[in-house]
Amino acid sequence: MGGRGRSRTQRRHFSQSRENVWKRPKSDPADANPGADDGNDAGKAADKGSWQPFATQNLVFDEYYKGQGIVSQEEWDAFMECLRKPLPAAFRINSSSQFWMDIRSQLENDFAKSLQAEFIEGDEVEAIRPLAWYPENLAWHSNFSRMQLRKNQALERFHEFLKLENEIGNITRQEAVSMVPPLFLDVQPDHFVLDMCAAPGSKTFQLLEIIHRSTKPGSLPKGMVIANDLDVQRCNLLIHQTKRMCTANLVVTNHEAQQFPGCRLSKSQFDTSEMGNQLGPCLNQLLFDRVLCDVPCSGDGTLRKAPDIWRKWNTGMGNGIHGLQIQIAMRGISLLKVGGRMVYSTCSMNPIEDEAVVAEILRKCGGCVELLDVSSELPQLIRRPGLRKWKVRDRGTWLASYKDCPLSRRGAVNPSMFPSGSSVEPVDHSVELEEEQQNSHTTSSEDLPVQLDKPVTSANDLEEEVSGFPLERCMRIVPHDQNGGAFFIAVLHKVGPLPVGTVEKNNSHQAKSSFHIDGQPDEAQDKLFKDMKTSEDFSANGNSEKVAEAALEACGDAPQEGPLETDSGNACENDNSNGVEAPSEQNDGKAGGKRKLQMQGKWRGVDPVVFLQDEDVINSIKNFYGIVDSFPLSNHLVTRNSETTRVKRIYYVSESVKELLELNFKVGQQLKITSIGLKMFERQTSREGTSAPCLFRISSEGLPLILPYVTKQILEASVADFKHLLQYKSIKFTDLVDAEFSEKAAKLMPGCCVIVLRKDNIGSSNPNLVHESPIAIGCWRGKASLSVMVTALDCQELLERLLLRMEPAKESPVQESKPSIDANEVNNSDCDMAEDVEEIRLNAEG
Ligand SMILES: C[S@@+](CC[C@H](N)C(=O)[O-])C[C@H]1O[C@@H](n2cnc3c(N)ncnc32)[C@H](O)[C@@H]1O
Repeated sequence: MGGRGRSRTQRRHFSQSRENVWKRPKSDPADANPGADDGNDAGKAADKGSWQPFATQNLVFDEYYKGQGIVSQEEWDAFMECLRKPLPAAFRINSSSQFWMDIRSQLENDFAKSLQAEFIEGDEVEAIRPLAWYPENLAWHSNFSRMQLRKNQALERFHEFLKLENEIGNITRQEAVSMVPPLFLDVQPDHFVLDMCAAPGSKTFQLLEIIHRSTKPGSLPKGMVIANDLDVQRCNLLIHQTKRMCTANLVVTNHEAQQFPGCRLSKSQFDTSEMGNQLGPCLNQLLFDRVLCDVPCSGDGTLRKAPDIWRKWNTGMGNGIHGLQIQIAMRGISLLKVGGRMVYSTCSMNPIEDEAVVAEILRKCGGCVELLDVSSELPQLIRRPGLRKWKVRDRGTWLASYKDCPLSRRGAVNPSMFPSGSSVEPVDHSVELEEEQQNSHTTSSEDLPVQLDKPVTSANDLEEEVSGFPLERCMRIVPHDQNGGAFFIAVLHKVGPLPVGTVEKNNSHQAKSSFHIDGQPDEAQDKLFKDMKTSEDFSANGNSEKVAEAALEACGDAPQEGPLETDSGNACENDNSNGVEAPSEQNDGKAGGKRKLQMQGKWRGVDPVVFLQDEDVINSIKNFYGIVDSFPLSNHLVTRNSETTRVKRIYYVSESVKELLELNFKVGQQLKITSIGLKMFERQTSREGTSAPCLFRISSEGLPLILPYVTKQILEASVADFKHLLQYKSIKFTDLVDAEFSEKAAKLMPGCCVIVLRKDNIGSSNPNLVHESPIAIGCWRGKASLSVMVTALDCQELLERLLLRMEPAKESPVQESKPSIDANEVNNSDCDMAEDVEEIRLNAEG
C-alpha cells in the first residue's frame, strides 16, 4: 500500500504529456506538413481557428521509409493504415503488488468475459487479452483505444478499474512494445543493473519487479537497479512511479548517461585488505551485470499514440541524435562487466538510430562485444530481423556511402551512419571545404516540401553498402504485426574488456555531428556549436541536452494521464509534502532549466545522502516497535539532511545499495543521487505526534518490508474491525467489535501502530488466492481511538479487494451496521493525529 497520488505540479507535467489529444495547430499544418496539401483532410482545415485532429501524413516520412525498406512494398499500405489508427491500450499487472493474483484473476474471469459479451459480439477479436509473449499473463492488450475507454459509457466499469488500479500502483499502463526490452536482459535477483535513460520509469519498474521476483516478504534481493536520467523533472516522475514498489534496492541518479560516473577507486584509495572486508569484490568501481540503454530517439515508433510526430517528423531528427546514441551506448558498454548483457533499444524505426548505432558499437568494440541471436527467446513475440542495408538521407538527398557526402555536409553526416561505417581516407580537405562554403548557399532547409520537387537521387539508383555485422540478429517490431507500436531492440554481450581509449576516441566527431539540428543552416549550426563550446555549460557531451530535448517530445512511454492524488515522499528532505516537487533550486523550469541537468550548489541541486548514525534515534525506533535484530538498521538507514535533529524522513537501503553508497563516499561522491532506498520512517509533525514516545512513524511504503520484524505496537484484527477501520478511518476503542482487540488496542502505547488482518479470516474459499504476505495497515493509537494512516484511495482499494475475496459469503462492508461514531466526528473531536489524518485525507481528495 502507500500513498500513490500525484501532486499538482506533477499533474501539470502529466497533462502536458497527454497523447492522442486534439490540439489547435499553432500554425497552418500545411506550413510544415507536405501532407496537408496532398489530399489530407486534416490539412485542409479552412477554418484555422477550429480544433483539428492531427494530420496523419508526411510525404517525407513516406519517401524515407519506402526507401529504407522497413517493410516490403506489398505491406506498405497495411503498415501505414495501422500507423494512422489510435494505439489500443495496454497495461501490466505489477507482480510486486500484494494483489497481483487477484487482479489477474479478475481480468481473466470477469472482464475478459463480460467485455467480450458486451462489445465484440460474433467477432473473433477479443476485447482484452493477455499478451502471449509476456510471462504469466501479466501484460494485457485491450482492443479499446484510450479515447474509447474515456468516452464510452458502457466501458465505464473497466475504465474505473484501470484508473484505480493504476493509481494504487497495482497496474501500470504501458505501451506493449515498450515492455519488451527488459525481458531480453535476462536479469537475475543478484544483478547490478543500470538503466541509463530511465525516466519516466516503466522499464525500471519492470527491472525492479524482476530482481524482486523470488524474494520472500520481509527480505530483499542481493541486486540493485540504478535508474538514471538527464532530465530532473522526468526523474521525479520516475521516483513517483517506483515509489509504488516496496524496494530498498533502487538508486535514482541524474547524469548525462554518456558521462555516467564509474566511481573507480584510485590505487591509493584501494587498500586491498580493507576493501576485502568492507566491500564486495566488484565494488572497487561501479560495474554492472546488466545495462538497459533505452536511448532518447526521434520516437516515430510512437506515432500512434503521439500523432503530432506526423507533423514534426523529418530526417534530421534521426541523423541529429545518432551521435549521442552511440556515446550513450558506448558508455553503457564500458560500464558493463565482462560477461554482462546490454540491451540497446529505441522507439524509432529509423536504421540510423537503430542498426547504424549497433554496427558502430560492434566496430568500436572490435570483437569485445557480440550481438546475440535471441531468436529462441520469447518466440511468441512477432519481430523482424534487423537490416544490413540502409542509406542516409541528408537534405533531401540519398547517400549510399560517406564518400557521396558533400564536404560541406560532413559536419552533419557521420561515417558511422552508413552500413560500412567507413570514413574516406583522411585527407586534408580544409581548402576545398573553405571554397565550397564560400560558394554555397546553405540556407535551404532539409526535407521541407519545396525540396521534394528538386531532382534527387532515387534510393533505388544507389549502390548500397551492406554491413558485415550480423545485424539481422537485431529485432524490429512493426505496428501492423501485433497491432501495437514500433520498437527496435538489440541484445549485446560483452565478451572481453574494451580496448583502452575505445569510448573517447571518436567522441569529438560525434559530438559535433549529433548536434545537427534539422533545418538549421550549416553556418548557424557551426556557430551554435562554437558558442556552446565556449560557454561554461558545454562539456564534451553537453550537446546531448539540446538534441535530447527535441527528441524528448517524441520519446515513448510518456506518462499516463488519470485522476490524481498526492502523497509525501521522494528522497528529497527539503521537498514539500507532495513528494514530487524537487527543491526549488532543482525545479526552476521558468528559468529555462526545465530539462537541464542540475549542477548548482554544493550538492548540485540535490540534497546530500547521509547515513543515519544517531544511535538515540535508531534505538528509540527499534525499542518502540520491537524491531528484531535480524532486521539490520545500523548502516542501512539514510537521510537527506546532515542535521540529524531536522531529519524528516528516514530511508532504508539494501545491502547492495549500502555498499554502493560506501563506494560513492570513497570516490568523493561522484554519483548525483536524487532518490535512494525505501521510505521507512517519517517524523511526526502533529502536536499529538510530537508528544508520542517515538517521534517516527512507519511509512506505508516501508511497512511491507519491516512488517515481519515488528514485535511491538502490532495487533491482529478481525475482518469486521479491519473493514470498519478502512471504511470509517477512525474508530473509538469502545466501538470496536472484538472486545479482546479493543482491550489490546487501548493498551498500545500512544503513537503509530500496525494493524494486521487476521489471516484465517479471508481468502480460504478461493483456491486461486494464495497469499503469503499478510494484509496490514499503519494506524495511530490516539487517546481513545484508532485511526488509519493510509490514503482514502488505498482504503477503498483494500476494501474492494477484501470484498472480492470474500465474495462466496456475499458480505459487503457497506451493508454492515455502522459504528455509532462517524469518522468525521472522530477526526474532529478526538483529534487523534489530527494533522496527519487530515493531511492524508486532503491528499486523498487530491
Ligand atoms: C526513451 S525515453 C526513456 C524511457 C524509459 N526507459 C522508460 O521506459 O520509461 C529517453 C529518456 O532519455 C533521457 N535522456 C535524454 N538525453 C539523455 C542523456 N544524455 N543522458 C541520460 N538520459 C537522457 C530523456 O530525459 C528521456 O527520459
